[in-house]
Amino acid sequence: MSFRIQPQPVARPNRCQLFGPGSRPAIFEKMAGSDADVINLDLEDSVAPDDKTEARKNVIAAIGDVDWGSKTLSVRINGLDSPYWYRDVVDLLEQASERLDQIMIPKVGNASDIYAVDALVSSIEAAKGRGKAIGFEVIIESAAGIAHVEDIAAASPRLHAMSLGAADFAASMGMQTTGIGGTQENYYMHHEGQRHYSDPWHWAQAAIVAACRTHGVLPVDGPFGDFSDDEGFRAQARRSATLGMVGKWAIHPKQVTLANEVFTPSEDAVAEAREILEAMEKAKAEGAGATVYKGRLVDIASIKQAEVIVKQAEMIAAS
Ligand SMILES: CC(=O)SCCNC(=O)CCNC(=O)[C@H](O)C(C)(C)COP(=O)(O)OP(=O)(O)OC[C@H]1O[C@@H](n2cnc3c(N)ncnc32)[C@H](O)[C@@H]1OP(=O)(O)O
Ligand SMILES: O=CC(=O)O
Ligand SMILES: [Mg+2]
Repeated sequence: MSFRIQPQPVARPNRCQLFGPGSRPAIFEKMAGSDADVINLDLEDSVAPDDKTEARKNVIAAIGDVDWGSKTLSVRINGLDSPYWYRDVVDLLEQASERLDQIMIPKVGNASDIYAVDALVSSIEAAKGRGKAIGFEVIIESAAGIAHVEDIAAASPRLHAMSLGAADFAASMGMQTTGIGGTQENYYMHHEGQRHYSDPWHWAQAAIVAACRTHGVLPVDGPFGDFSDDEGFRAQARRSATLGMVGKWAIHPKQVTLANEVFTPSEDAVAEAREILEAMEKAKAEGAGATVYKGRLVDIASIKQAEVIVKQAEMIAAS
């Protein structure tokens, strides 16, 4: 038990984050026209070293020039282990329009990484008189990141979202795979001649969700590399949603619809949640803390579970 009230994350739809390389400005309008809730213009790993400067210029121009509608607009800067990140932050904060909502910090290893970026951003915001405080999102994609995940989640009031980056995470952990997320061929139990596949991402996702929920940050599932495998994407996304994550990245436009479908509570789920709330209202009026709904126990905890689904649906409908 704790007397602390669990803080609420920022109330915004975050079902799908669509990525695109900053070095490919021809797709920016297409990204803006997509159904993704969040747009991530990338300066990091989808941009070749020789293209970093040009990509930064493209992104800064597009932030002001493209109509991003009501989407959350985020730019993934380069990692703190690179020679590019400080220039990304300085140029974005000095030159980009106030339409920019957020910067994404990749490969965070500890809370000091966030502190360093926060110090730089805070100084530039004050110097330039920027009216809107930039939010942060981070990627947990290293052994150090997952080891320090709770400190990272608590590192700054700017922090709105945290993603699991399966590709770099696998590399950092020394995992024997080149697949980005999803089922891993060799991660199975063997029983009576059958393979039963397990989920190697589960423990990291659960750690991220717990850290995020403790500190009022949105937990997000990262990329699923095989964009020809819709069912694989759906299965990964459904597991993430079941664990408490609010959305997933799309690394190809065809994944946007899939993510939106999974992370929008279905009409049936919302109807059932509302019925549970009604059943509990009736039980409370009769002085009971528990009752039976469709042959199963519902009690005061069920109210909170049902409210998660109803609030998600209402927030999405209102956006
Ligand atoms: C591990 C990580 O760090 S993941 C995050 C970083 N990675 C990224 O940002 C990669 C993002 N994705 C991409 O760059 C591209 O989608 C690729 C390289 C995977 C595939 O690109 P393409 O070969 O052009 O894909 P494809 O031919 O299927 O594109 C179909 C249409 O979608 C458009 N499109 C492709 N990618 C995107 C995108 N990310 N956003 C919006 N539209 C896109 C194409 O321009 C094309 O449009 P058209 O029909 O009008 O011609
Ligand atoms: O940046 C994302 C990843 O999977 O790595
Ligand atoms: Mg990565």
